[in-house]
Amino acid sequence: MAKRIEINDLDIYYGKFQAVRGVSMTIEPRAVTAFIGSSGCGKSTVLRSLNRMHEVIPGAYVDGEVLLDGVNLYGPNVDPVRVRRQIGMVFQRPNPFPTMSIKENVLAGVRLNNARMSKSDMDDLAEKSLRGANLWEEVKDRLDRPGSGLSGGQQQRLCIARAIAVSPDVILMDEPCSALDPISTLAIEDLIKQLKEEYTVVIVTHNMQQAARVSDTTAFFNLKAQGQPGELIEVGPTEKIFHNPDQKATEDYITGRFG
Ligand SMILES: Nc1ncnc2c1ncn2[C@@H]1O[C@H](COP(=O)(O)OP(=O)(O)OP(=O)(O)O)[C@@H](O)[C@H]1O
Repeated sequence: MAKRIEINDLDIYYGKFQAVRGVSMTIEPRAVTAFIGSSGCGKSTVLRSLNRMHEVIPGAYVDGEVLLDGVNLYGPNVDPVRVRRQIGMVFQRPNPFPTMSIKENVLAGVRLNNARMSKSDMDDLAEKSLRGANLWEEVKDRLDRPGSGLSGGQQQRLCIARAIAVSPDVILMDEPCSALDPISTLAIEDLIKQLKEEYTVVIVTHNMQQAARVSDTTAFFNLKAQGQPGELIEVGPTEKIFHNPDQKATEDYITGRFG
């Protein structure tokens, strides 16, 4: 079930180093939000703070709020493991578990959470998740073969199937196409557009055409100066950010004058 994320005055640190300052924005459900901006401005850092993955790095912490349908994910008594289950992540490089079969890969997260599911329910869930990731037709005859035997683009869709198998509220994607060829990239972009019918989707991308193609909302991050923390400069409908942004820095970035 898609949920709304509200970020309130978020500061993000790696030990003493402040990587991101003062981010506030709302991420709407059943929509794709793209994070764009030059290298090092904190896009991935903000993304990882949305499912509490940031803090797995020793010394890393955040200050501020991230609300999921009104519940502060950084509140007391919130279990970060549960948060990561509700808010799934797909990474830059497809990372299927190499020794597991295609089916086992899809069900890996579900098995951790729900060991008592029957075999037929597991099979049904594997099929539904693979269909949801537009991969079923390509793998239905080899579900017991290793996931690592698939092409890069298929592996990335397998990782998306694994992410949706646990019925998350949000799917975070950190440059999910950067290791893929153009055809596989288009397949993932089509999938992203489908996923937003059911989920809240956030994608970090360096590819501005991709942000323009797949996202409803775009958030532009930037560094005011080298060594300064990254900041959210402007967020709005993708159409507006790309054609009529309010900030000069956004326009300069979009038109390729820097970054
Ligand atoms: N594990 C880490 N430890 C210390 N500093 C880090 C770590 N990861 C990132 N940083 C720093 O935090 C800042 C933001 O990095 P981040 O990777 O979030 O930027 P980004 O906008 O996603 O960059 P890119 O587009 O190059 O992936 C950078 O100054 C980076 O060097």
